[in-house]
Amino acid sequence: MPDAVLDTASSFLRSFIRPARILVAVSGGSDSKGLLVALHAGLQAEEHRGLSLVACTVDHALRPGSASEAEAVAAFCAGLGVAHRVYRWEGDKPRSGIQAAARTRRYALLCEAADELGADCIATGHTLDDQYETIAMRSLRDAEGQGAAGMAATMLYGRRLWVMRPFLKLRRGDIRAFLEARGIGWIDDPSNANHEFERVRVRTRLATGELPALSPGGRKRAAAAARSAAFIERHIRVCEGLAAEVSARQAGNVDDPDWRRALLSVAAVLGGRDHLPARATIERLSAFLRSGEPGRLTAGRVVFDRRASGLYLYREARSLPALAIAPAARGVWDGRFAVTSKGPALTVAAAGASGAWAQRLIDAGLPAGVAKRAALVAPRIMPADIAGEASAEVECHIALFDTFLPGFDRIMADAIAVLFGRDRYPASPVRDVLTEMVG
Ligand SMILES: Nc1ncnc2c1ncn2[C@@H]1O[C@H](COP(=O)(O)OP(=O)(O)OP(=O)(O)O)[C@@H](O)[C@H]1O
Repeated sequence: MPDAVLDTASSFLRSFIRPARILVAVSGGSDSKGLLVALHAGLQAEEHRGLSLVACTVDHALRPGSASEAEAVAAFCAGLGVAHRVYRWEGDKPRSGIQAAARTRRYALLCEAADELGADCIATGHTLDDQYETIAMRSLRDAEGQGAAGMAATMLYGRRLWVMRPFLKLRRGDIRAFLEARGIGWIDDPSNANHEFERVRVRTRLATGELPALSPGGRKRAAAAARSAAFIERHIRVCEGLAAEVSARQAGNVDDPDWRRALLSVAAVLGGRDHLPARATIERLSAFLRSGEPGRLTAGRVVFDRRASGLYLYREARSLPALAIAPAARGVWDGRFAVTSKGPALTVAAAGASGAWAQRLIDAGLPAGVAKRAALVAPRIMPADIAGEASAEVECHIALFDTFLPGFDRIMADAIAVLFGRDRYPASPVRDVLTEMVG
């Protein structure tokens, strides 16, 4: 009898377009254990040249027993002959937002494990059940372009490691049946029954109620992102990573969702934000842009400055932080600029009224009034020690995509990277919806 779990694992392995060592993120729960077992079986059953597996368990150290559970996964991996590491979340844990903090830390630790084990990509055990929960949770929020959208099958983490979710179309029940048929057990995380967590409440509701409609597939979303990318290339110019310029005619075209997403994405990057504004803010902004009236409106930390000559976007000159950077270290200032010290310790703050920055922006062709305002939010890099000399490498940071980039947004993310003077993002190691679109 064909087995959906094994078939899914095998077609995932066949989708690789280059050799890879895959780090399987195994919590010890049914989904990730099923993924490990199925990928291992797939590699045994068929030759997949250049592919191999390693595994990692993150011990969040949030409850007693987590260390021994991680050790149980280690023993299971040893039985399969798969190299495995346990990475422990050391130090103080936040009191609120623990799940989000655990997720952030987990990805950072998985990335470290991938480096240590020489892995090129990560595979996680997310299932269709997780997808339903994510869609239900996101539809409660009201963010543009993300509302009803689910998780992507692939995601680039930290600009360099692709995270893949091969089981995203499988139901958890099928994976459990697959493990049960092989006499393999799994760990049930007690926090999965803790109703203080939104995901748990949503899961309980979905178990008895109606499932949410699945969002458009990756292909549709990639096509929309490609249309947004074309808009960006044609209509948006960014100067010094500080200000964007759009022709007056294009500016009012906010009823086109692909253009709106393009404009909002570029605005998010200029504002140092990793998300688009909420729907109410977008509606306010759309009304302003549609009116065609000159004037200024601030949305999501960004000033939309509409003049007869065009629409200009730049970060508002409020709540600008100061950042200390240790010798030879790297830091991200205001979510907008990555600064690496090439020598002594540094301090980064806003330039304030800086004639030099304003002149650079005027030379780039911006109106003097816009240049003066945008220069206020440029970075000023100073040595922490007055006597020292600042030596630094500065690069634009793209908060919207530099930590998590959904696979289907890559074409748009690349267009934005180019606008901000950066290299394109690396392509995924598997054949995906973009392979035929961008090669
Ligand atoms: N402690 C862990 N150690 C290793 N991998 C883990 C751990 N916890 C979760 N994972 C990986 O992440 C997958 C999804 O787990 P879970 O649904 O708990 O995470 P999530 O926080 O909802 O995921 P996401 O990172 O997409 O938000 C698991 O199938 C597994 O591959």
